[in-house]
Amino acid sequence: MASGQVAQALLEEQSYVSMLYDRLDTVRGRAEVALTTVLARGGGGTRQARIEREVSADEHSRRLAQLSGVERGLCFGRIDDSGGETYYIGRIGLRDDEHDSVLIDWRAPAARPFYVASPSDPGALVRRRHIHTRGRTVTGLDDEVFDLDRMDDHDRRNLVGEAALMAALRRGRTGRMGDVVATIQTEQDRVIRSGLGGALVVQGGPGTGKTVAALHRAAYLLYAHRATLERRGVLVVGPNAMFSRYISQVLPSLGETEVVLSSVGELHHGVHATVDDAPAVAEVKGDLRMAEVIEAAVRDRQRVPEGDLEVLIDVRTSIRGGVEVVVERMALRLDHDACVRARDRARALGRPHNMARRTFVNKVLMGLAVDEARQLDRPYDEEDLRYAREALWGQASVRAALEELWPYLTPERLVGELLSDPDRLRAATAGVLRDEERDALLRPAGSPWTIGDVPLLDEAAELLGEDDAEAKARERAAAEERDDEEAYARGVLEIADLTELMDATALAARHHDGGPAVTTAQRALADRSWAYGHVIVDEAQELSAMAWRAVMRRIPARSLTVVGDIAQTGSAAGARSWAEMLDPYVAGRWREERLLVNYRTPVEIMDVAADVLKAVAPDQEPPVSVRDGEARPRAVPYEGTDLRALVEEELEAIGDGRLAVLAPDARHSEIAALFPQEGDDPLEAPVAVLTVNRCKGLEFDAAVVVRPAEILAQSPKGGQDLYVAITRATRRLTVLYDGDLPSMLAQLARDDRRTD
Ligand SMILES: Nc1ncnc2c1ncn2[C@@H]1O[C@H](COP(=O)(O)OP(=O)(O)OP(=O)(O)O)[C@@H](O)[C@H]1O
Repeated sequence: MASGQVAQALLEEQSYVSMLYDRLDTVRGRAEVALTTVLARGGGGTRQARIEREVSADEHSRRLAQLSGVERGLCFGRIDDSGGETYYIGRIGLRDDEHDSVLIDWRAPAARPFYVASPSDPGALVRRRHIHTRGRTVTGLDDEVFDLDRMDDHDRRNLVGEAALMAALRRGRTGRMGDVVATIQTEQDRVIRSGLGGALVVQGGPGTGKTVAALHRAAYLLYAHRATLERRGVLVVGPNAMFSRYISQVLPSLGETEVVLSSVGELHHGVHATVDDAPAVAEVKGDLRMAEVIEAAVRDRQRVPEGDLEVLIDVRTSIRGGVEVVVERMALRLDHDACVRARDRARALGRPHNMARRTFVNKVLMGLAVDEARQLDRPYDEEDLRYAREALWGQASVRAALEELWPYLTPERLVGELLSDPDRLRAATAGVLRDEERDALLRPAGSPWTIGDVPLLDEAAELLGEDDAEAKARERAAAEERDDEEAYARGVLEIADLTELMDATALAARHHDGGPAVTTAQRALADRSWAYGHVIVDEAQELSAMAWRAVMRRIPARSLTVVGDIAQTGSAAGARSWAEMLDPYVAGRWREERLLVNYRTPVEIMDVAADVLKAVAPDQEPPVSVRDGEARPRAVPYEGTDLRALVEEELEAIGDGRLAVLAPDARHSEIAALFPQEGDDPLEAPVAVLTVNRCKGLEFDAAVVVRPAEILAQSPKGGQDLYVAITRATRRLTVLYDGDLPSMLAQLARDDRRTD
């Protein structure tokens, strides 16, 4: 296309895109004014007036948040069909003052042809155009023509080549994942728009866009099933907190702010575990047998004395000189069999430990009260005993004895004491774990929580429950009030014809809790028993069987998307196959999509990675790369190389981009010390020094992989770790090796760049 024609086409699109931004400004301005007006009305008025105000304030703020997130790349595509219709595709839908659509939301059915049309199956499309913008300026166009004959002369002259994807792929890395809404590929589109129900597994090699597809799927599901999902929320579980930060901007840029991002280490409320266990420990903690261990640990805290129970109580006290003095003590006794019966009755209830505790405590107190009455030769009836029981409960010695036999336990206390007490550990693991497995679990009291502990805490929370008599009564009263609020809110919404916009439960909860801070996401995070509408698990191969139990508890409807690559499993407790992890929950009911094209790693690097894959997981197919690299990946001997100088050179070669030094676990701190950075977020630094475990799911323009032989040797999954490490770079890969270069890396260009 001649340059004059390009200029003409750009001009035409610029005028349309400028109109869209004007429209965005108008809508945004209106939402701002509306919000300010609502807020200016203040907090008084009738209940109905307050609720109506809440509804509109909520709607305007949500709309504003959405409108603010879509500024960059508002419109990115256009399709022309054989009927002569043209549609513009963007991050959100916009209408003009006549209510005609001027921009179609990328998730709307009308936008679908933009993603699925292909030369062999163009549907009704004659052309697909990608529109590139910087700020509000149209900087480039990129056309694919499906039916030249059906295009008019004007359009035929204005064609531009198919380079949208390549242009998107060439952008330098920023430290945060960007969205790919303009260039979603057909196989990814299938994943994104797959139905909400059931379990979908997305298996694909490194760089095949699993993460981006999963995040776009979250945005799509919220758009297409808003009524179902907004109330229950969508949870995205990633491998660690850094990964959550890495992907955190994608959903807001797609117009979604209501998704909960978490990692396995944060699934138990109040704990933020970031440390991994050593592989041998992780393997034991992740094994399903740990569910039995935790159960046994709970039972082990439901004891009876060896012989009879004996407690010394104070029977008479007097005040002498202002101090309470015990003048007489008495020994109460409950025989062993009665203790056993009390325990068995409490256990037989089948209720969580802390709830069943009330039954045990009551039975024992009753036995002791009877003994007390008998010893004092007092007659007793129901009423007397009730008082006596209460009096006994007030005695420190009685409480201590009961605490010893059936303590109130938090998950943190149960698991913390289990893992740091050899006797408890021996008792709970007997007949379940081998001796060496048990010994691997033992650690000093007060050790920091590890990621592998979190599913154990969750398991414990399930078995312990909370002694909720008081909390329950409060909750019942609150629930009644909430029902009332909800019925009222529903009424208000119906009258105001706003049911489409807002869910009555959410409104009532917000109203009830006294402020607009309570979003679905916030409520869900604070509530362990929250049932999400949909859960997306990324890097899902890393989850242990125990972690799957914790995740599945949060998704009773089993509507989930599982995204990962079995060939990249690095955790000793991770998945060897999807069936192994999923069949216990959704046997025969999960469907699988495969992504086969690698958009990240250039062909030259992927060739090397393919050799590693062949050596460590010969049954797995490497993905096919779509991009060519700018430099052949190379191997440099460590000895005699100045790592800092090498990193400087690489940084210069990539210009604005980012670089990662990927080190064996044992070398991480030593190497990180060479590259001091401001702040503690490696994603913010131009050079990120990471262990392989922490670089999962991330990508960089250049990667320097240090001591591959050590990475290979550091765990039973060392081969998978090396595969992950060398597939992080989008442009340049350097491997710094010690001794002999591992044979699976033989394709690397040898670069003996001695600096001495
Ligand atoms: N359709 C697309 N258009 C443009 N870029 C894309 C597309 N699909 C994927 N990418 C880019 O490819 C890179 C890899 O994507 P992503 O991180 O989602 O892959 P992944 O399969 O999750 O990789 P890994 O298994 O290594 O974590 C990202 O930079 C992403 O933006």
